[in-house]
Amino acid sequence: MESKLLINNLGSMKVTITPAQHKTLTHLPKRPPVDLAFTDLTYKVQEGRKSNVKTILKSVSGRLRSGELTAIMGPSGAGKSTLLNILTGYKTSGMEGSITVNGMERNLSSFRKLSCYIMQDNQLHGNLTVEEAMKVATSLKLPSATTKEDKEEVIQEILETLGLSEHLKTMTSNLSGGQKKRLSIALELVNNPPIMFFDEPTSGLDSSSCFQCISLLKTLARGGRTIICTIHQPSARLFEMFDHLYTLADGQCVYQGSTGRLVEWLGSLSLQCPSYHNPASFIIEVSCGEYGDNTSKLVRAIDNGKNDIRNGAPFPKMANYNNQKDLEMSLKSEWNKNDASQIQEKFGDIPNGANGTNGTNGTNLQNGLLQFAANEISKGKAEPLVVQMDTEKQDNAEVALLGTEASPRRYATSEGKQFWVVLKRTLLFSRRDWTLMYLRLFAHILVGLLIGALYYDIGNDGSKVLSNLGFLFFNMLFLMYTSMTITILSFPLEMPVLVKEHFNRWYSLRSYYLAITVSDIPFQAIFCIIYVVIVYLLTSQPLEWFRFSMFLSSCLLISFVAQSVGLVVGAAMNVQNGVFLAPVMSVPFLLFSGFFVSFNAIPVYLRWITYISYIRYGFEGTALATYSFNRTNLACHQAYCHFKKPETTLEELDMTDADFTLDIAALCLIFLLLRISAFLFLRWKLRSTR
Ligand SMILES: Nc1ncnc2c1ncn2[C@@H]1O[C@H](COP(=O)(O)OP(=O)(O)OP(=O)(O)O)[C@@H](O)[C@H]1O
Repeated sequence: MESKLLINNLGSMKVTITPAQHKTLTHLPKRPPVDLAFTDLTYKVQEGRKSNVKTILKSVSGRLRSGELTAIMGPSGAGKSTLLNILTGYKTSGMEGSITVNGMERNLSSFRKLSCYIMQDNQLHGNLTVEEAMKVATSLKLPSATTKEDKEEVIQEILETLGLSEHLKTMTSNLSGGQKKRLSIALELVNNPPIMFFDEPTSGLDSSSCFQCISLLKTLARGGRTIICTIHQPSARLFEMFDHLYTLADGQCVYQGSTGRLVEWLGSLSLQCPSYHNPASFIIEVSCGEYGDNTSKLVRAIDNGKNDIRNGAPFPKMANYNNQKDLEMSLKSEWNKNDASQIQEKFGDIPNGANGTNGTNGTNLQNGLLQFAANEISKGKAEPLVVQMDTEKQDNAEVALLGTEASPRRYATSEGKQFWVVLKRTLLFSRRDWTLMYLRLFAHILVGLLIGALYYDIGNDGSKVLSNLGFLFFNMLFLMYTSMTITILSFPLEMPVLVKEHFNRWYSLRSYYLAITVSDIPFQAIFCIIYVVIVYLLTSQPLEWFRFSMFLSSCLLISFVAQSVGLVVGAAMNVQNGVFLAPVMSVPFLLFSGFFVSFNAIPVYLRWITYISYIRYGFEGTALATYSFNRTNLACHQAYCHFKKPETTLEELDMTDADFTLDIAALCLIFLLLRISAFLFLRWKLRSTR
């Protein structure tokens, strides 16, 4: 730590040494400290057939404290990510055991407001600058009442603390790996969550960036937060920076306690860490069985996480348990004692009557103690030992209450505000995304000109009606594929960011979905209008406003419906499957569009497909706009033109009784149904990824 020398020359020379302060985040909302404990946590998954159940976490316990930087370590496949996913609340099904927050049973909804989960791959939008990303985070994560100036102060302070203030205008995609990691942390730090979970924060970073990253986490922990991260195998230098270590091997806890006491503890179990050997590597090697099968011995010694090796405290006694039942009984009583001492430590002396000796389970005991502590504080009896502790006590009691009361608001801002912020962000992406914007625009203009040249001036030619019908059908095909494929390709890429931001309570799925649904409609509409104007004029379709508007509205609706199909497919499956399945699934709709086979020629048992074929409604709409509504006879430059009369064309297509309004209504209905289905698929996908 740096030291500042202040030399006072008044009177005799006096030297005052003032330690330089840790960088503190003074503008962040104040949050209470939160301790997290889990007891007998078991996690099972079903593999293949129903009867095949795999137990990934085997009745592990542990306690993660505020103000400490905790590392969850273990060999590959030990269950680190699984444990982290359960503690964050990311995974909830298949779990047994209890998780408590400041001694109270965890209420997941409240807990998620107090915590954030920074996943391994920095899920960031590459098309935003650091400043823009931070502005979005503050707009969504800070209450709407926060002034613009306060939000800017928060951004400035966080970026300065995290060493990103020089990169305000840098695009996220251009940041280095370490800077991306820091930006991920900065985004979540905006609302100052008291618990922060990190999955492999150092993965992909060089040693210097790893050091910076862990130093940063340590600074966050020193600010009173509970910082928990999984880490593979840190260097000895990094390892020393952690306060608390939780080690897993084969789904069981083999060590829980201070990093500084690991070697000593292992030594007491006849596992001597060789001199100059990295203790982190040693515990991993021991867990992997490189020094014999020691896992069960270690699990027993640490009581599968119920013992905690703390600095300055004696090692827990190792008992020779004869059978599993004795072991369980012993673990239970030790654990309850631990809880009592923990809360006593925080809330002062507790008389015998309240220490839960009559309590039958840990939660009742904890509730009793906590209630007692809160009462004592409110009565003013429980005087704090140190003034600073007082706030901590009250804060902790407040958090405990959060656990039991239904939270009035899930998100910091209203859904309207969330919609607006996400919409603005999506519009910004679209503006910057070359593929999404300029390539699409270019494609619509180019194909429009090509089609215009191919079918040039055929619209009023009685001898080229069949070609004109081909042109009408091609319009449907082109508009369908362009709007569908772009969504299938772009939407799944959004998923990881959506998962992260939605999980960390930035916005509701409803606001997000509405925003992305609305955001692309103007662009799609503009591209479609440009295309239709080009082809309509070049192919000499009837120059009447009402026909043009009918033609355009059918084309617009087709592209919106196809875009919705893209959303459904993009929400339901990955890009590979979507790119194959969506065009394949469209084939029946194209076949039954009325262009290849007229309605009366279709076998009765297959006619239902025409009713769900949106291409049919679009094709029929454009055909009616072109040939219906008393259109005058077409020009004929040959001896005989069979389709000179527009009615003949409509008769040929079985469209004499067709109703344009019905076509538009059907397209609107399909559009609505698809948009609702896409939302439901998206919700299902978000749930199933967890
Ligand atoms: N859904 C699942 N179905 C079957 N097995 C699973 C499932 N999820 C996790 N596992 C298994 O559980 C074990 C623990 O997985 P987990 O990802 O938690 O390990 P880890 O310690 O994080 O490993 P690594 O360090 O390699 O990332 C692994 O053996 C993994 O194969």
